[in-house]
Amino acid sequence: MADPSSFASPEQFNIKHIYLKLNVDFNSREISASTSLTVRCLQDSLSALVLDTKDLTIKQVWVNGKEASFTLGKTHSFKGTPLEITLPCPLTRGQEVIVEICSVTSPRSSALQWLKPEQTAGKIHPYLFSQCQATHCRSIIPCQDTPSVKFTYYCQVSVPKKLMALMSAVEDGDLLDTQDSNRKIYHFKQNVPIPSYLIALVVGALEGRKIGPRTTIWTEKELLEQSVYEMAETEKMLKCAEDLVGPYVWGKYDLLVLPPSFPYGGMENPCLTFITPTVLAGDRSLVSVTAHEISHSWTGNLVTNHTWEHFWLNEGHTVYLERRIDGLLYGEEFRQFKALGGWKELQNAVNTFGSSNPLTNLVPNLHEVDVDAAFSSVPYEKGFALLFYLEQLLGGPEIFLGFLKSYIQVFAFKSATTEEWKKYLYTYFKDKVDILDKVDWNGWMHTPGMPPVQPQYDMTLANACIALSKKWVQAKESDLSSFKAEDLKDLSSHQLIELLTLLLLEEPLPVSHVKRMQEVYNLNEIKNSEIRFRWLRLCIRAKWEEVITLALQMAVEQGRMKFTRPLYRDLYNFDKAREQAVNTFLQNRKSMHPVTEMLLAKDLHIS
Ligand SMILES: CCCCC/C=C\C[C@@H](O)/C=C/C=C/C=C\[C@@H](O)CCCC(=O)O
Ligand SMILES: [Zn+2]
Repeated sequence: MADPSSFASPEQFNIKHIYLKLNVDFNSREISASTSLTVRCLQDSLSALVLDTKDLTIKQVWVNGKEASFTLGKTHSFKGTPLEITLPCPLTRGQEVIVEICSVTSPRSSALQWLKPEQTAGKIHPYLFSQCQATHCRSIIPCQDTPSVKFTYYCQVSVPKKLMALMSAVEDGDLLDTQDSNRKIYHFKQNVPIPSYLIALVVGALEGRKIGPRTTIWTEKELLEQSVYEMAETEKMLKCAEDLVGPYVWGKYDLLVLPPSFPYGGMENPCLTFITPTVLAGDRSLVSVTAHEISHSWTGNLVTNHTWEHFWLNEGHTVYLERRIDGLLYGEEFRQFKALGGWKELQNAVNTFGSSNPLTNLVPNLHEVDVDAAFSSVPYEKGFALLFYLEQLLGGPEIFLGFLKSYIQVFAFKSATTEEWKKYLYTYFKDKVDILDKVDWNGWMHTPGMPPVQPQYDMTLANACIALSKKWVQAKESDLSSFKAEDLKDLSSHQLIELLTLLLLEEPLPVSHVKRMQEVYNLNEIKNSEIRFRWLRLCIRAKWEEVITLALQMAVEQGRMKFTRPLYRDLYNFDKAREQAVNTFLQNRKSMHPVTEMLLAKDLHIS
């Protein structure tokens, strides 16, 4: 089936290898690229190739060294512009050609954020990072920008010599640029076939520190010590993941801690996971994001969703593995507690989208849908809930892990659809078909809103959070004096996050309650981003005016969309804060990440 988010036609031909030469120019904010595609023809006669591009200037095209003519088709509002290359002579099935394309990106490329020195920690050098997932690789190079096509790549990147370049690949040496002594050229090779969304690039004043046998952590020197401390358990997590699902095939597992504008918690770029600095809590309490990205080395990067409609295969399985690692490191009760937290997160996402919104389907129809606008916790948490439910139905964690390990082995290096996943589930559990037939598959996969069945959860760690949240919800003004600092003394930071999550699912609290909460718990002082984010939302929804400045501050000083978008949305819905929120966005939009800027403009109903 075709990929509704791409113009490419992978049934006609596949890219098998990409040889890239990139030149990064911070003055013009452009990347000049020479892209050599090794293309294998899959049908008897092929006279033209169609590739995805977005905001690219195409300079020249050659096929097997001979100049070829090309045309750019009609530009789509978010899918970009198809590039059609006329082949000098028709190709036959099994034939391979090298297609070379010279192109230049736009300063507004949706895959790239160009940072001025003042937007970095060091304040001296500029910085560039990419985020290709889901459909932005096409705004860096022409390609088949669909996750059903996998290819190896080799790349050489020319950058200013004071800066360092890293990619989602293994380094293969670096040298001074012979054409320009002010520049260096870094070489990279990725020998494991990957989909286009896993191509990644970062250029900046980076320093590295080895923290494990296969892990170096990279960041600006100002963040290095803190990052080294926070990520110290990375090798332990890698070993847990290998015990669960088999060998790690990517060679190294490096980490990059980015500037605060990075739009996601993490991105599973192979060999070099990108991580937001908002996980640097100082107590290693938010490193489950690393467990998540590590898990993607199997589910997502080895077994890949065939199109973005099957994104839950990437994310649901990865959240499941992430929480199995949580269980191995911190105990089964903690895994159960995180699982229940995920159900609440799903409830929150369904409330935000609306329970009849088709984007809350586990497998949504993405025809003419901008995947960035469709993104939410649903594929993560509804996907996880389905797997957690099946684990309980089919005989427990060890039995279900057997399926997961086998599914990964059967589909490794391939891309899968939900139908193929389900067929394999039935094949693997051939002696439990009667149980599987009881599952309401249509309710779970093709119906909006909350799932038809809720799994069971061990409540040991959740009970304290539920009790305290109930007490706040039911408290009358006269009861407020009964709350005291000791209420929190036995709660972990995870339980405090859960307490705030539960309160956010209720009707807004009266402003008297949040003022009392600040008085006894002093939550304004807490820096932990997951706590701070929920606390500020709670206050804005309670219409506490004095918190508007703090909420705007968090919305601006970091750009992780999980935080920034709800904060701006809540401020917009608070009549006394709306104008300030809109003005703050308008002042900052030019220096924001392009996808964050686009989505916030929609959230704030600004063109
Ligand atoms: C089911 C329909 C939607 C499919 C959309 C696919 C990718 C969306 C595109 O925006 C890319 C998303 C990339 C996410 C990367 C990392 C996430 O795991 C982070 C989760 C949120 C956070 O923790 O900040
Ligand atoms: Zn993920």
